[in-house]
Amino acid sequence: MATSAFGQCNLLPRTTTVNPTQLHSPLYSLSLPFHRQSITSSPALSFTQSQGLGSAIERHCDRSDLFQTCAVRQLTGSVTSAKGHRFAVVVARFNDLITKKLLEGALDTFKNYSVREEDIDVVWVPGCFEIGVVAQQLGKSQKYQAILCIGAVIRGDTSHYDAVVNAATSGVLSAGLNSGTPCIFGVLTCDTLEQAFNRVGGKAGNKGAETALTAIEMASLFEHHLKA
Ligand SMILES: Nc1c(NC[C@H](O)[C@H](O)[C@H](O)CO)[nH]c(=O)[nH]c1=O
Ligand SMILES: CC(=O)[C@@H](O)COP(=O)(O)O
Repeated sequence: MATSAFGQCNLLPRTTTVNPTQLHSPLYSLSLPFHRQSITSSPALSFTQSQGLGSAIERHCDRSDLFQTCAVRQLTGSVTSAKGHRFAVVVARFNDLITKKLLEGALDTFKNYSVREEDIDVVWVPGCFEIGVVAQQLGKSQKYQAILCIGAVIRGDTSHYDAVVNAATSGVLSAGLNSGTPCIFGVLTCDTLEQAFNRVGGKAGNKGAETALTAIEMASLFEHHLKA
């Protein structure tokens, strides 16, 4: 939100450069309501990573370069605190060297966002193929605000990889659609074990931590704006 001559409203520069990794930060979720949409860019109005969006608008933007969304209601999930929300995590045991680290990252994020341990249930399944059916059942129980689905599929010699990836992807998607509870896709699909390790605390961060934040945002969005 930014204050303009029109009062409190959402002002977005048409030309903002956003680093995708920032889109998961609390700052962006709060101040950039439709961050999942594409935002066109031009160098003229880019802003540095250390600046908040609000200050960037105040400092750099000519008002003619902003589009007004005052009359448009924009709904977004908050990630300031997830206290009181309940989450289930479905974790595949297959490749558990990797999935245990994804789970650790997710649990760390939940803790950092004030989710209480007693509000988290972790359900282990044999492999990614089994995630969907379990996520759907958990979602339908209405006990959780979001279900985080964690697994790791690593390519072998045959087409088995594609079968498992497709099953995991459509299973998690169907679980969310059929249950009405957000089911978050935290499944790594890697060509090599090295790629997987890079994504569980290596040079590509921890994807479990990132997807937990997505679960928090979706839980908030549903809880505050999309309740049936
Ligand atoms: N190859 C991988 C599997 N395969 C196992 C299946 O997910 C499933 O458990 C089995 O086919 C019985 O239905 N699972 C993974 O999670 N990751 C893999 O790389
Ligand atoms: C998911 C896979 O690709 C793997 O576990 C199966 O390996 P392979 O294709 O060599 O049988």
